[in-house]
Amino acid sequence: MSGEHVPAVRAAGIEKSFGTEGVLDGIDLSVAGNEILVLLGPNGVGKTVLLECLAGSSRPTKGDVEIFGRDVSEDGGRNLSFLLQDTMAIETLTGRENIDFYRRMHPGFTDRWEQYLDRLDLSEDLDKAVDDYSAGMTRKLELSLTMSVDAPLYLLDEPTAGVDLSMIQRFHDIILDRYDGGSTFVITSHRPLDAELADRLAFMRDGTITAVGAPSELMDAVPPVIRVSGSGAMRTAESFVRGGRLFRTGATARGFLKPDVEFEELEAAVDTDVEGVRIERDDATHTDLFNFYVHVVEPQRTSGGTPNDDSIEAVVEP
Ligand SMILES: Nc1ncnc2c1ncn2[C@@H]1O[C@H](COP(=O)(O)OP(=O)(O)OP(=O)(O)O)[C@@H](O)[C@H]1O
Repeated sequence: MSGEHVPAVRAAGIEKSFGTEGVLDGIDLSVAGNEILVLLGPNGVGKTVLLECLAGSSRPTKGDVEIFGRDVSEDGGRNLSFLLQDTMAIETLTGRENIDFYRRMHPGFTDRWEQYLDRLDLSEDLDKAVDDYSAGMTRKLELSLTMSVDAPLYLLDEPTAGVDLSMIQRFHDIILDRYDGGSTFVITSHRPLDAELADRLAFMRDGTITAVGAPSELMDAVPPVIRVSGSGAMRTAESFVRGGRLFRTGATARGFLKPDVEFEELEAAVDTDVEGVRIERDDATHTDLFNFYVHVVEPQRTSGGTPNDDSIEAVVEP
């Protein structure tokens, strides 16, 4: 981080409703110059809506957004490049025609797209219509378009959605190129793997931010993780874990020990002589981090609420 005093992004008291549906419910966020903030949250929590408010393309119902110290409406998008979800590439045009279109639209458009498409193995498909691209190919084109614009601030809405695991590092490398050039990023995702990019992580739940901090700090604050297999053992473990919730990954389930519970108490309560039953401690992964801050930590305004009884959730490892 460069330590600049004026934040690249400052959002204060952001609320956003559509008719009677409240989506954002008091978001405060500050992103420093040359910082990567990764905003994680489940489907439909309001990540895209928040990014649109930060970009000035949607007006909050309440609250203010400043970009580099000026109201976002005054900035007029000059200082940012925004990767939208599924709405950037024009499907009836080829990849190359899309590039020409964006080049004409953005004064800050550079020739970097050439090396990006090469790195993402898309150069040979440039003369195909985007209509014939797969979802991942379209995402490669859209990332290349967004990152070819010279901007001090990039807002990226789920840049790695639909991208296979072998490509994710290349997406990250392209983002890190601009970061090394001094740019600031706000990146939304529900892929725990994208947390690896972050200087700071922010987690969203129920229209608010439940936690924000450096990944190592947030990781240190995660309670001891337990891993359990066997359906009877899982049921027993539910009363020993935070929020009564276990998260399934294949045949095992993971949870977070309650503060007043020792692992040995749980171990003693589970009959480990039964075939297929195992219970052990484990190190926290990025998926655990996501589950803890998104599904277990209650938003402050509802803290003390009753934990959800729907206690075992399927979560796919990245
Ligand atoms: N223009 C709109 N009119 C009405 N409701 C909207 C509009 N845009 C978004 N919403 C609602 O706001 C909520 C949050 O949507 P949003 O797209 O921000 O979620 P998200 O966190 O980005 O989800 P995902 O991870 O699935 O992309 C959803 O319930 C959505 O239906």
